Amino acid sequence: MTQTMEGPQGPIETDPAKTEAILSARSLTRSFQGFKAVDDLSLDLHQGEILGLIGPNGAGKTTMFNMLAGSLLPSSGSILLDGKDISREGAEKRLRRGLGRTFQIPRPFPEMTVLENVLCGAQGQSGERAISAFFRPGKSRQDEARALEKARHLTDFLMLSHLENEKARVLSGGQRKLLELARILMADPKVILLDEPAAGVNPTLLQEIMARIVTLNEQGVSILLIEHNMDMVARLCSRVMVMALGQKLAEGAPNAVIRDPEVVRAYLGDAA
Ligand SMILES: Nc1ncnc2c1ncn2[C@@H]1O[C@H](COP(=O)(O)OP(=O)(O)OP(=O)(O)O)[C@@H](O)[C@H]1O
Repeated sequence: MTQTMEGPQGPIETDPAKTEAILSARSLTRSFQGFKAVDDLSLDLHQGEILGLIGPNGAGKTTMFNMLAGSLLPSSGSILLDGKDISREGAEKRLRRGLGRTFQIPRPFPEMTVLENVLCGAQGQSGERAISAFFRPGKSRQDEARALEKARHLTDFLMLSHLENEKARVLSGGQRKLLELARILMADPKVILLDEPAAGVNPTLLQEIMARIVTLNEQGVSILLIEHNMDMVARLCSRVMVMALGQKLAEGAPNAVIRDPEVVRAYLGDAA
């Protein structure tokens, strides 16, 4: 499973003009007590693309993710998944439709094992009792066996097999990110919103995480990536959108965008 990011594997080439948008935000705005954290922002994530969403601290990236994933209602605007308006649906329903999301700081169920945490993704339940509900009488043994097999496959794919019977509380920050991704993959998402997968992760594990992201993308998963690690963004993304003060500041190929004087100014602030 191990893949290197060097050589021919580089960023996946997609031509956005040739692919349909699988996830679209139309004029999304979210205000907090009159302050617009996201201000009339539109974006299209194309089928098969890894799109980077970057910007300085406080730009509104997380607020954007929260709205796209369904944990925060927009003040105005709409969200389309595969052309269907999902703006008013909750996060669980969106996950069942194929829209998964990871968090900057993952919070697995600490007293459940790694494998049990992954299995929770099979039914999109929350709470530590989810696992007992999973093995409920109405559920066929075949379904259980299939889910277990899939959970084991994903734990293996995400390098957590040796920890599958450990409580999630013993995992490192990077391993928690992998666990969260495994849990989401149980729902077979077609779109994943990845929130800072590199933050707090050691360089070796980071290479492994990037390789897994590439593999998922090659398997057809479209990815919207929030990331401050520009090297990672440049290697994974064919296109990036830069946000500042809740609005779109720039959009284009990573290497061009990060040299854009306006983008540099937004990152450096008053020091520019
Ligand atoms: N629940 C909230 N109530 C009030 N203000 C909020 C709330 N959530 C976010 N904000 C404000 O909205 C702005 C955008 O925040 P957001 O977390 O979306 O930015 P970000 O780009 O994700 O930043 P970072 O890179 O630091 O995670 C910030 O000024 C933040 O203080």
